Amino acid sequence: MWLKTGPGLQPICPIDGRFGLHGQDEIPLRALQFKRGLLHEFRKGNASKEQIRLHSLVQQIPKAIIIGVRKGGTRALLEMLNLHPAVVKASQEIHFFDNDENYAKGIEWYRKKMPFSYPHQITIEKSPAYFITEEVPERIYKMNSSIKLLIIVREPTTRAISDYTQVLEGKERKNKTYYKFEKLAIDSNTCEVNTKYKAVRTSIYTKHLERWLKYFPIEQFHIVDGDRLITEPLPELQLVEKFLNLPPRISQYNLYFNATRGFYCLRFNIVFNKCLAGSKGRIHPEVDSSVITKLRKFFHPFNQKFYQITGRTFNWP
Ligand SMILES: Nc1ncnc2c1ncn2[C@@H]1O[C@H](COP(=O)(O)OS(=O)(=O)O)[C@@H](OP(=O)(O)O)[C@H]1O
Repeated sequence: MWLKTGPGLQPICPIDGRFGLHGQDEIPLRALQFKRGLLHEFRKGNASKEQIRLHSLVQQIPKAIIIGVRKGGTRALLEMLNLHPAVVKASQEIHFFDNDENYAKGIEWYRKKMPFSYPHQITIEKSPAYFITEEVPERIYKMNSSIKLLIIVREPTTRAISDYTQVLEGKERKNKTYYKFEKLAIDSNTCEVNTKYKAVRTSIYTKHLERWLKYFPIEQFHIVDGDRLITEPLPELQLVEKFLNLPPRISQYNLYFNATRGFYCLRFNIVFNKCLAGSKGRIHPEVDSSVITKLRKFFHPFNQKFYQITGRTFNWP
């Protein structure tokens, strides 16, 4: 049975059997349902590898990786890119390149962590720790020196506060007390920015990027504006489609603003839509304005360098 879809309706991801507003194609509905069922049976151990092979489903090493930045909007970016029919996401953070134990398990272990996809599709994973972990650029280079690398950044001070907020929430969940952001971010002896504080260090984007540039040319990176992805996601996603050499398929239909959440959510089809989990979009604690000013002044020269290297300028204060 073939399903003649409505105006502009076609499968977004045949494996999941999702549909979106993207074209006018006819699609073999039964074939999609069959493959979906087959995958389900395979996961349960009832379908053979041979059956999976017959339907050309493979687990592929990522052709693009979202390497960071933590709290930059990496989850939103991955989920939104997954709306594209040619993209398949690895749902979990794999932490292959930053975790020595995982890395020692070898590349086949990594591949087997990937979702099934059709050969023409590209697999994308995200592990924000990659961006700041010393060993990662060399390890990724050894796997694929021409891989495409995505970095999503936010205004550095906001990102640092977001980072702090996540840790604070974890402490509070365990009924533990924690320092105020101001105490961690400012060295009480010198009254200067505490560069030993990880949330501060992670926001010095240029320092981390420079390490990556020892292995990969700047053309292999694409910088996503994480602040704009929050307020106006489509143009940012269209830039990524271009960078990945994908035909433009994500449309405004796939993204709708949810006033309750205060964020854009994802629409796959007329029945299936989803917002990101509540752990995304936490309310940040109020931070002393003099500390914010100090941090912004501190990040300023690093930001300038980052703009220079990447060729992408942000309106960060
Ligand atoms: N559409 C949508 N929905 C919800 N949240 C969104 C969205 N787009 C971007 N963001 C922002 O993503 C921030 C979390 O970033 P990450 O996913 O990179 O966090 S993590 O490093 O994986 O923990 C998270 O940061 P906080 O607001 O500070 O919690 C969000 O602001």
